[in-house]
Amino acid sequence: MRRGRIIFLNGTSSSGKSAIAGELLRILDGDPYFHLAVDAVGAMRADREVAPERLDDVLRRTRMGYHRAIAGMAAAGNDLVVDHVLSEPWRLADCLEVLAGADVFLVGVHCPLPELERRERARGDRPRGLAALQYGKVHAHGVYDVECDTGAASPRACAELVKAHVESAVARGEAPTAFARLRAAGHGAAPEMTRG
Ligand SMILES: Nc1ncnc2c1ncn2[C@@H]1O[C@H](COP(=O)(O)OP(=O)(O)OP(=O)(O)O)[C@@H](O)[C@H]1O
Repeated sequence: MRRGRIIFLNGTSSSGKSAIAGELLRILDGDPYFHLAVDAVGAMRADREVAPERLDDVLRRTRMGYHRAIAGMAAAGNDLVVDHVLSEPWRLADCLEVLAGADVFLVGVHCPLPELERRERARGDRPRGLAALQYGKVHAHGVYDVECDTGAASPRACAELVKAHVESAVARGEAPTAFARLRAAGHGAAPEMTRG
């Protein structure tokens, strides 16, 4: 069975990942892609209070489950756009391990902080300051297959850029390289990073 292709969008909250994913699903050719968002998996959890001492564990298992859901969907041959926030090193390390062997195009979704804060205020459905908290962390690994700046380009323009990159790599028979470069640079999982 063919493995599905994964277009992996990484950026802070309000950077425009969902908007780009929506455009990608409209414009990508071939069999229909799925948009698998970390928020969508979080929203499946029962809506009830979690004891403070349990919260880290519950959130970590949610994200580990999300990474494995990505791997499972791709292993069954589905092409995916995934929408994640790599704000802790273990999240990237776990993805590098769980998605070994998959074709992952890692996309950096950038946006200047003042514009992120403006969007956060305008949308009102995210905690104030969330994007600022994530800002210095999500791109710390610094390696991508393709990058876009949503402060300067529309979701459609960013999606067109990503599509062009993926299609030209596929046409040349070239696999994406960012995940391989990150593994080579030592960003893969240390045993204690995936525990729990
Ligand atoms: N390129 C853009 N230019 C201007 N506004 C944008 C752009 N992309 C997204 N926005 C706006 O920014 C807000 C956040 O966008 P979106 O929901 O796509 O971000 P996100 O990265 O998925 O956020 P989160 O991780 O919090 O779900 C929305 O109101 C959206 O309309």
